[in-house]
Amino acid sequence: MKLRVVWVGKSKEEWVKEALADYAGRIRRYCPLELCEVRDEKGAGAEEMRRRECERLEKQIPPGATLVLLDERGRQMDSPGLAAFIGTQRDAGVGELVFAVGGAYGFSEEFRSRGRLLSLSKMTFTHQMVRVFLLEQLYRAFSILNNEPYHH
Ligand SMILES: C[S@@+](CC[C@H](N)C(=O)[O-])C[C@H]1O[C@@H](n2cnc3c(N)ncnc32)[C@H](O)[C@@H]1O
Repeated sequence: MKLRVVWVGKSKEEWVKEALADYAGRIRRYCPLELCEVRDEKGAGAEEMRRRECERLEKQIPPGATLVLLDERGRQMDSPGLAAFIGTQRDAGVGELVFAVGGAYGFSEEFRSRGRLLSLSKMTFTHQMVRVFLLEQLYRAFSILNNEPYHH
């Protein structure tokens, strides 16, 4: 199974880029990982920006992939729960598991209905921070699946 993480807009701050590179390297010890960035939208109303950004995200989702959308209103899980979900997808023969992070204004309502909604917290984080938190949790999930001592 391959992992793909898609997000909207560039990762601007150096600390974000460094953390993403670090966790991406760790995840790739377990599983092929692709990080995809789509252009963010500027200068339109919030709804129109969400619609255009979600159209771009949609193009990054291969047919047959399982899609998880990061959304503060989604379902919360603990880290072993996320590990179990990833293990189930892998064991069911899913070819590609895609996680999507929205832009500054989130997802369109239409796109929100495209996949499972996963919340990292009831709090709202920046779209930049969520990338880092998500990659750390994916790395943690693989360490749990492999019975390694990172998670305790
Ligand atoms: C600034 S937030 C957008 C907030 C917007 N009010 C919404 O309802 O989506 C930008 C993106 O970060 C991600 N995000 C922010 N907080 C999150 C959380 N607690 N759990 C999961 N994803 C979150 C989501 O993908 C969201 O689309």
